[in-house]
Amino acid sequence: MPATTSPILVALDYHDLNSALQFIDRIDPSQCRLKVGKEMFTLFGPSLVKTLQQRGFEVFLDLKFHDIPNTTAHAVAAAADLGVWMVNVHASGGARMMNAAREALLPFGKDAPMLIAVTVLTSMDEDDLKGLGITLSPAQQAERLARLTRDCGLHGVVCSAQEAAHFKQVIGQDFALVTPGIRPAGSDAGDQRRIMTPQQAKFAGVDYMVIGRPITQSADPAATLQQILQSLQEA
Ligand SMILES: O=c1ccn([C@@H]2O[C@H](COP(=O)(O)O)[C@@H](O)[C@H]2O)c(=O)[nH]1
Repeated sequence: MPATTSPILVALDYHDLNSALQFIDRIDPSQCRLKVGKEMFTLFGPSLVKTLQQRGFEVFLDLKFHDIPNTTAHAVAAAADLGVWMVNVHASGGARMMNAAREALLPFGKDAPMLIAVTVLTSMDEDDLKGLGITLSPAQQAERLARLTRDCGLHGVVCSAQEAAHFKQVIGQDFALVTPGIRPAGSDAGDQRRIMTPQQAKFAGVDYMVIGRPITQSADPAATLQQILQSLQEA
């Protein structure tokens, strides 16, 4: 049984452990899963993941591995040893790297985490891609990488909710779409460029919406999470 059917993955991007724990003390594992990213994992390591799991939360370890196939495969297996629910790599690491990551999870059988790949970061727009010498639009480049990810047998991709409806049609209904860049109406976009509201993301068919600062930097993070959940039920 999954710990929750909630589509919300809260990006637990806190600099100090107490603020993170104060927040999770006020929420329930039925309300969301938790995403541990580069900031908190670098600060607090695997023990943070264990703490969250002991409190009943499923954890998405968002370290976006991007390295040679051998190193990436071992890193993904180490994440699986931690018992995380989801782990990710960068699709731009290529097919050999993604295949090595997938194969590294085979020994874990039904206990393996979901393995997904980042397409084009939601903070990037057309100009950012041009600076890298990529002349496709973010949506076109994300589609190209999503198709490659599917062909490598991964479970899904990180993309923008703006791309979700099209990807569900052309890549497959069962291919999981995990979408950061979610901004409730009126909240600050910050460094995100390809954004949607939670309700728009739901209508677009996303499977999991990643929400960080709109929750964690609100005056009352637990209440904000509850309001977003309520707005999704009413949508
Ligand atoms: O394309 C991507 C991939 C990952 N992220 C991560 O999601 C959260 C978003 O946080 P917000 O505060 O809601 O912007 C953050 O941890 C990123 O590292 C992403 O934004 N885009």
